[in-house]
Amino acid sequence: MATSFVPLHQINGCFTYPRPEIKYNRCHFRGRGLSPTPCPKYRLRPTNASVETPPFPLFQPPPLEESPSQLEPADPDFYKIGYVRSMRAYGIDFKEGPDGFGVYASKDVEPLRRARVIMEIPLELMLTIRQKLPWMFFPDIVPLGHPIFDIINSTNPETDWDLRLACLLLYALDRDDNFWQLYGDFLPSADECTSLLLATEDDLSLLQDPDLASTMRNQRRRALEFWEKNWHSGVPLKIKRLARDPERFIWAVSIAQSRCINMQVRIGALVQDANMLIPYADMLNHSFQPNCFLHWRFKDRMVEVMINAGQRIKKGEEMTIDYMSGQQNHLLMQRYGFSSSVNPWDVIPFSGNAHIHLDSFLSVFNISGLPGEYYHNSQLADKGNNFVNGAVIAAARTLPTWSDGDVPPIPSMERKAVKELQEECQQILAQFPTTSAEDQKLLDSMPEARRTLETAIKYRLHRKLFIEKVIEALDIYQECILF
Ligand SMILES: C[S@@+](CC[C@H](N)C(=O)[O-])C[C@H]1O[C@@H](n2cnc3c(N)ncnc32)[C@H](O)[C@@H]1O
Repeated sequence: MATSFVPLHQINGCFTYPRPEIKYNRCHFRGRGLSPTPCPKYRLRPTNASVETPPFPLFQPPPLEESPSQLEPADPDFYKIGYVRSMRAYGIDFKEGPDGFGVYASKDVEPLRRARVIMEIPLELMLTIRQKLPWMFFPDIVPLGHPIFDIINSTNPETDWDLRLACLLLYALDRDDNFWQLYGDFLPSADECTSLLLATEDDLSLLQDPDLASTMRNQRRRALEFWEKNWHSGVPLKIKRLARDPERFIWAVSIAQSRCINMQVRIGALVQDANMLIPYADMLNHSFQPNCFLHWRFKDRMVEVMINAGQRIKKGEEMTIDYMSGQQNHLLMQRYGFSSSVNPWDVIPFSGNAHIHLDSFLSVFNISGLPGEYYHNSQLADKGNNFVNGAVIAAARTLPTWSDGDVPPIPSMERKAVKELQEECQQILAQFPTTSAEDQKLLDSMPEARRTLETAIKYRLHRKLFIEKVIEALDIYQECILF
């Protein structure tokens, strides 16, 4: 992330699209959309307090008035919802770096007790489809009788979420008055997208993972078959032009897969599991130690991107979320087209009988907690040691271990187990046709490589770097346990 960035928008404050035209004819009726548990202080405004223009500064509650008619003022949110139907961003910049667009802090963030909002994206800017029947999407942009409705309707809401979202996206991109026609300019093109759905057969063979390659071939075939079934020569032009060739449809599925957020949203009394394309929030890159998260603010029907409570962020640092907690690299590759050498959830399929002592291994690296929430205490790390990273956390999870009450480890037994485990790691490494050094050299030799080719080589490199790190961690463990 250290290379020079090309700033896209300088958003500090408010960027709006589309700017809603709000008319304030009446403000004192009580209708749907008010808070289900009205605040006793603010409910209905006095009937004689007619308001033609916004009565109060933005986000400030109306002053409490003595009400001669015993009526209470409406909840201030009633006014607020009229103002907030636009995207807002606070204290962030969107910039382009080596992993495409990302979101960066435009000023220092001091740790706060409560999570802090950095983006607000209202429902009407998103493309969403419900996961269960009776399915529906929002905003309701498809006119009655449009054939894309029947195509979407022919899919399985629970399993075909990506095909469904791809159809909706293609339709939105085609609609003149739709926000996504503008936003589409900022989405990665087929050349920029890292999704393996767009990979060539050569790219897939470079993964050095036949299972992942075969999964991606099947996924691509599924998308192609769907396109062939629904974009046959007899379809009306309004369908045909959405994806004139299969590559366009596969690009749309890649966008849907790599940018969709699954969220439970509540709208009124209805709670639904939705697949959502959320503009602007979909520019957040992934981290295994994210500083932000997404939150559905049901009262305003918007998604908030929030900084974790207690998080300190320096100006220029990247804001990130966790896309898929607890997933190995091959799953991140399947859906998003990237991997990491420090994925704390990666696994090595050890098959021998060797085990090391769990508590000793954890204490050597100052790791505490339960496996699902291992935490590395870097304050305790000696000699300014930066050795522990996500890969060592993954090692603690994936190495075969034993623990038996207070029974202490016997150093000679531990040393034997370490040797066996390291040998098994070496055997796994030897099965790859190239070494990590060769992979790195190959990457360095082609700085202009296609994204999917680069992604494939990085994946196999990350796998090897992880296994090498485990071997190193076992070395350090062995040295420490002998004293
Ligand atoms: C939701 S988008 C994030 C915005 C994206 N960077 C862009 O340019 O539009 C997800 C895509 O970003 C990239 N990405 C996100 N997090 C990443 C990471 N930690 N490392 C590498 N690539 C990442 C991958 O290409 C992924 O498919």
